[in-house]
Amino acid sequence: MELKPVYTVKNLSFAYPKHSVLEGVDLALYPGEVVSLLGPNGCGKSTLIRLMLRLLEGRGDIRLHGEPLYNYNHRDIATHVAYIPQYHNVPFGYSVEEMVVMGRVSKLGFFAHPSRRDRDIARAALERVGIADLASRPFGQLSGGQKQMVLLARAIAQEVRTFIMDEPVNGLDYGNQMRLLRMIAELAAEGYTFLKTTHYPDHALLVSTRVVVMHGGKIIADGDPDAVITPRMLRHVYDVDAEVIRHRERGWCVPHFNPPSHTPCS
Ligand SMILES: Nc1ncnc2c1ncn2[C@@H]1O[C@H](COP(=O)(O)OP(=O)(O)OP(=O)(O)O)[C@@H](O)[C@H]1O
Repeated sequence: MELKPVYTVKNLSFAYPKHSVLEGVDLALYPGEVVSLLGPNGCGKSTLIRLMLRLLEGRGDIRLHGEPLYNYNHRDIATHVAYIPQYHNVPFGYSVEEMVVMGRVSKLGFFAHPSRRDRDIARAALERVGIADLASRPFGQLSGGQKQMVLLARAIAQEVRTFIMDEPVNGLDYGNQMRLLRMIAELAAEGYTFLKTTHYPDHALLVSTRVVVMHGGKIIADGDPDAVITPRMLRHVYDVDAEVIRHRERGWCVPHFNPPSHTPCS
């Protein structure tokens, strides 16, 4: 049986008033995939994600579960897709638990209050992410990394199968980076689908079924992580000389890094 894509993006272009950002972008996202979107600062990764969530409107065809995206309003999209943005500020003094309960909004009727079940689901999501102890803290007073983990819990509480994450490890300490990547791998093994941007080719090698590389507003590579993350690509896209070595059956990027030798002051 042919697997139907969650998303298809065809010939997508987008320009801000003064400059073009995306040109003729094609992308498909299939159930169970973990797709890492790599590319240098400003190449258009967040713009592509925002277009896929209808937070921006471009030219081209975007379909979610086969239906044109313009047939969905934001609430409909939230019944299928959880979005974890790069930065998140909330104007009011919501607690962490209230923030996570907000993940249930697309499941509630208009004007309905969260039920006991909604609160239980939110608490279970906080437990799963390992931050139940933060439940009563004001969200606005958390560190950047703690906020990121709360947004992950909120996405889990949303009970959808597709997650779109913009630089999810941004601001996370090393332990939380690994916990978050492990959680992505665990959820993917349960059949969840991920599209995530990242600045870390190593993370893309660690947790991805496919890697897509953007450069100059276009997709220049899309395929198996080991085939896409090569010294040639790292040089072309990031201007970095690096080897991709294999260790424990995985690829790791090792940059050529020769700092000037340090001469202590006499
Ligand atoms: N609101 C805006 N108005 C005008 N230009 C914008 C706006 N937002 C982003 N841009 C520009 O669009 C281009 C793409 O930005 P985008 O945020 O999509 O890049 P990115 O690949 O996600 O970058 P990063 O890795 O630094 O997060 C950049 O040149 C950026 O300066």
